Amino acid sequence: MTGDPKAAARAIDAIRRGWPIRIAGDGGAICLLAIETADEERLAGFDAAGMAGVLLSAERAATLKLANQRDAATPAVPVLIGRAPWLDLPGAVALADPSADLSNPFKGPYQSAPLAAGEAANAALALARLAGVLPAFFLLPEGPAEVSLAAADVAAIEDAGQLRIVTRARLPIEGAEQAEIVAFRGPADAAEHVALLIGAPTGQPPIVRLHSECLTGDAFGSLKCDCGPQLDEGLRAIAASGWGILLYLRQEGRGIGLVNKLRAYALQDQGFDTLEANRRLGFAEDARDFGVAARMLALLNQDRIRLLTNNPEKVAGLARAGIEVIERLPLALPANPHNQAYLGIKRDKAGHFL
Ligand SMILES: Nc1nc2c(ncn2[C@@H]2O[C@H](COP(=O)(O)OP(=O)(O)OP(=O)(O)O)[C@@H](O)[C@H]2O)c(=O)[nH]1
Ligand SMILES: [Zn+2]
Repeated sequence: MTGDPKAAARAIDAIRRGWPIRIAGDGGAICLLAIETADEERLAGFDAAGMAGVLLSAERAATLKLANQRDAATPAVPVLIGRAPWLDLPGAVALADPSADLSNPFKGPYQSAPLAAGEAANAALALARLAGVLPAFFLLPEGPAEVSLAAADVAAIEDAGQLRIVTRARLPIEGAEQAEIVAFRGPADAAEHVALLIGAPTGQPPIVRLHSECLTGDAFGSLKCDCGPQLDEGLRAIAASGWGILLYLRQEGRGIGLVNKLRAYALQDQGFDTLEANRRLGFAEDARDFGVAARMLALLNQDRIRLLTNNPEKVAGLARAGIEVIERLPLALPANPHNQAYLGIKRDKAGHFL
């Protein structure tokens, strides 16, 4: 990988602070200011002439019914809305943030502008996801920038091959006193994934559970999802088998971050389902990369496993990354009135075995 993950880390920091960045890639370079962290002063500093367009993800553009302005042959590309006099900061926030979609009649008609710098635009949207902000930017072909980077730098920060084991320690837990915790870190990615090794290797493929972080379910006992009970049951099943591994992946909200997941919850309060909510925010329905989990297993010298999951994408994602899942074990728990619809959507729309 030729990219510099540190440049991407600086760009993520800049996005969180509301500083402009410049990204170069195939098709050219663009300068960007994240809409979520912009204010009037930052916008004036970025775009004194009022020329910036608004960059949106393909998912957000589809939500805003901008599909007719997109190239039908390549629908999954970002959309650039050309600058119009009424497209001020509040107007841009309304494009970026779906929370008021139902009460905000769209002003339009939006004029989509040609976007040659497709690679840089995709890199910008990936950075927004990594920064945990809404994937929408003011965009100028040339402008001020605190951080300059290349699209390849973003690929480098997401490169699971960079992950290393940094430390390990004994960690007796309830139900499994013989357990060890192993921490992993990449060169620039702040996410610290951990593995819990339970029991003693038997020479047989371990039972493995990939658990994506869910603060609300794991720590607060949220009834909206099944994460907390799945975490408990996963640990119990591994301990009962005598030997296995729980990977705790810092991929909160299926990879969109805590704040964006809570925004998705607010949209669910308006009646959208869990997958629609992600798309309205401008993200994929599931933004996780299970290559991270595959890399962790490889570092633990496990390339044949028995996987506890109902999610066919976890099996496929591990297989693509070279881990052989010799058996899938179901992990279904009783529904409650608050997560019944959520589980139904996972089964009917996301194809989970439930
Ligand atoms: N964006 C979003 N994320 C959610 C929502 N509900 C739960 N999550 C997240 O979804 C992830 C659930 O992960 P898992 O339990 O590993 O996975 P799963 O895809 O359901 O698959 P299995 O449990 O293995 O069958 C966690 O990161 C949660 O934070 C939601 O409504 N929106
Ligand atoms: Zn959850």
